[in-house]
Formats: sequence, structure tokens, C-alpha cells
Amino acid sequence: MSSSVPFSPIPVGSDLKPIPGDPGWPLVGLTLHLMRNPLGIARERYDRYGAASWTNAFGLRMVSLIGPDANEFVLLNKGDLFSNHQGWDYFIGRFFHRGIMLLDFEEHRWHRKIMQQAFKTDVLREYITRMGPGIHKGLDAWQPASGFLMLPAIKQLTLDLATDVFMGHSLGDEADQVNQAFVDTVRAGTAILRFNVPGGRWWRGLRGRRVLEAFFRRELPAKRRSQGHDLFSALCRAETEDGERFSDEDVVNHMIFLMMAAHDTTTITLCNMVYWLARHPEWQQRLRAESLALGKQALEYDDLAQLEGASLVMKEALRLCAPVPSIPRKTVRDAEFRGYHLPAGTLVSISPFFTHHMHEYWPEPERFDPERFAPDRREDKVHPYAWVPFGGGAHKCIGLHFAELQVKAVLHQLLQQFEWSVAPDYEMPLDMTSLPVPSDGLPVVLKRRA
Ligand code: HEM
Repeated sequence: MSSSVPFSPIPVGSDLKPIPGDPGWPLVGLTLHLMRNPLGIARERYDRYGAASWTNAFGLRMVSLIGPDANEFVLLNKGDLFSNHQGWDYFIGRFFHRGIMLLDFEEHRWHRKIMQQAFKTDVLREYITRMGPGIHKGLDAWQPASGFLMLPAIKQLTLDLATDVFMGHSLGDEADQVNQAFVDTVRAGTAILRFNVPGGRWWRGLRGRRVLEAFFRRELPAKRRSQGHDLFSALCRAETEDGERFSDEDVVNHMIFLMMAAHDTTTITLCNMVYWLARHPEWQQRLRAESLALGKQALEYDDLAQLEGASLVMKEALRLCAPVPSIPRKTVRDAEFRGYHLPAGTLVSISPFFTHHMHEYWPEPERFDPERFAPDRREDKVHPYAWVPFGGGAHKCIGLHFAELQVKAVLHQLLQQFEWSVAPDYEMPLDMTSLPVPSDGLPVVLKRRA
């Protein structure tokens, strides 16, 4: 293990401390370690250096700020110290430029105010109604088997739902091309080799982005005129009380970003819920009973609150596996965290994933225990930023209620149609190369209920 090296000189006359850390291995830094064992590495460094440390990884030098206080400091961003754009740009800027998460400060607030109109309760009601038949059709096509791969099946289902709910119609002949462009664009954003080699991931991502832009631009005039209840139409119509609206360019950029933001995160959440429900049949039965008690095939908006068990399981699944495991930012001016000096221009990351596994805040953090979120326990109340799967502050996930309704709507029908299990010793392996997905596709024994 290399010895600690100060991150930067501290300003003359200041009593701040330099951030401790080390560069990791020559050339690659800690990239491979972080991909293989992110929790173990984060724990080792937290124990060694504390809540702030630096290293090299993914071709960058970055500072990790760890724990709920760090999450609060970075996400609340008092004094506009951190830029979202400069934090995310390196990772996904080429493919998702001008997406709302990549905007900052006043400009971000302006866009967010308009986008909020497309996520109001009455609009969400329409989305969930739209989803019902699509979920039914998707699940009907599943062929139960021992070794049924949940990840690709759920991914396809959420992609089909997204194209329907986001765009308002099925894509017909173009479906394959648009879906492929979308998948390529998302994949490229998390590529490790970031070069434009023809046929490579990066190249396919740029090509995908062009296809999506052309597609949304072509559809836009009709959507501007439409009274449809899909997200695309809602963004075209969205208008604040002061009459502010998105330009055509904004709508295209936001649509491409929203598809990405919604798709993998929801897929990961559903996979984790399915996994834990397979390992804990008593919870699977409880949630099934809850769904059957509603006495309806498809979920409606007003049913959401009644699915208490599903809420607990969703929260616990999001704790055990935060779909966005770390969140980057860059300081736009000098800042201070716990007496450490953070110079302007520093790439900073916080880790919802690690925070959710810190034994300092969560009793038995590796145990699946949804009741920890029950009203009489509320272990998440240990700190307002201990449970942060949706981030926080000005950029807090705008789609969190949408995610809840989509996840619950799918689960509701899944529980009614199927039972599933895994071998008692099965543990789902996670591929952490980009967002955390089951590296084996999550094979389960799937049976259709009589
Ligand atoms: C369980 C599912 C989801 C999780 C865990 C999740 C997580 C997150 C996180 C952590 C952020 C904050 C990123 C940051 O601060 O830099 C975020 C932002 C965002 N999410 Fe989600 N998300 C989910 C589902 C969705 C869905 C379904 C949509 C859209 C329908 C969506 C749209 C967005 C948007 C637009 C932002 C950027 C907001 C802004 O910058 O103002 N998300 N999400």
C-alpha cells in the first residue's frame, strides 16, 4: 500500500488541511479495484483516510467524500460550490449533452421549473394507466423456465414501456432501429475505452445519438400539436405560470436524457427486488397477498399507497443496491469540507452505494430487512442523507415518483402471474463496470401461477 500524499497545496495563511490519499497503481490507479470490489475498497480507504481522500481512477484524479455529511454537503450545494455539468460531462456529456442533469445553477432551475409540469400528479396518473396493458402484454410473452434470465426480460419490458409511455405510440417499423440507437447511446456513456474507433462502443454511441436526435426532431411538430398523455407531448406543452416553455432543441435533448435516466435505474431496481423476493419467499408471499387483495389486474395511481410491503421492499432494495452508485461533481470555487481544502476545479464524487452499507449508520447493513423502514423503526432517519438513492438538493431525481409507480405497477402484475425462486445458496453477482447489474443475468426458476 502506498503512503499518503497531500492532494494539493493549501492556501497561504490558511489552517485547512490537504486531502490525504494516494494514486493507486501506476497508470490505472484504482480503476480495476473499484470495478471488482467497490465496497471493499471504499471501506479500506474510509478506515485509512476518513471521510475525504483522493486517488486516480478511470483516467482521472478524483476526491471521494464519504458518508451522509458528505452527501448533504455536496448535494445541497449551499453557495453553488459544485457544478453538475463539469462533474458528469466527462462520463456522459458526449451522448447526453444539455440533459437537465448536466445543467447548472440558474439555467438548471429554469429548465427544472418547466420540466416539473410533466411530472405532476395528474400527469403521473395518466402514465400509470397507460402502463397497465403494456405490462400485461410484456409478461404474457414470458416463457417460464428454470434458469429464466430476469435481467434481459425486465430490461426489454421497461424499454417497451418507456417507448410507449414516453412517446405515446409504439414505434412500428422503426422500433428496432430506435431501440438499438437508444441502447448504444446508453452503453457508450459508460464505456471505459473512450475513443471513436469505427464499430466500437463510443462510435456506436455517437451514431445512436444522431439517430435519436433525427427521430425526435421529425416527430416534434406533430407532438407540439398533440393533446397526448405521453411524456414527449407533456414536455412540448409544459409551460410555467410565467409562460416559459422549452425550445425544440430543449425537448429533443431532454427526451434523450430522460429515456436514459429512467431505463437502467428502474431495471436495476426491479432486478434487485425480484432477487430479494426470491431469496425471501415469506416477503414474496406477503407482497403477492397485498397485490391480490386489491382485486385488480393493473395498478392504478390511488392503489400505490396501499402497497405497504412493496414500498418497504423497494426502499430496502434501493438501499442494498443504489442504481446510481456514485455521483460526480466539480468544484467551481475553493471549498472546505471538515477542515479539508478542496481547490476549485476538483472532481469530487460521493457514494450512495457505500453510504447505504456503512455499519456506522445501518444496523447489520448486509442483511435484507425491509422492516427497517417501517414507521416504528425508520432506521433511515439516522441522518437525512443516509438513504440517498435518488440524490438530493436541486438535482434530486425528478422521476422518483414515476419510478415508484412503474416499479410497483410491474411488480403488481408479476406477483399475480408468476412465482419465482433461486437456489438457497445463490448470491447475485454484480457487474459494477458502469451501473450495477447482475453479471449472470439473474437466473431464476420461474413458474406461471395457476
Ligand atoms: C429507481 C429509479 C431511479 C433512481 C435510483 C434514480 C436516481 C437518480 C439520481 C441519484 C439522480 C441525481 C443525480 C445527480 O444529482 O447528479 C437522478 C436524477 C434524475 N433522474 Fe432519476 N432515478 C431513477 C428513475 C428515474 C426516472 C424513472 C426518471 C424519469 C422518468 C428519472 C429522471 C431523472 C432526471 C431528469 C434527473 C435529473 C434531475 C435534475 O438534474 O434536476 N429518474 N436520478
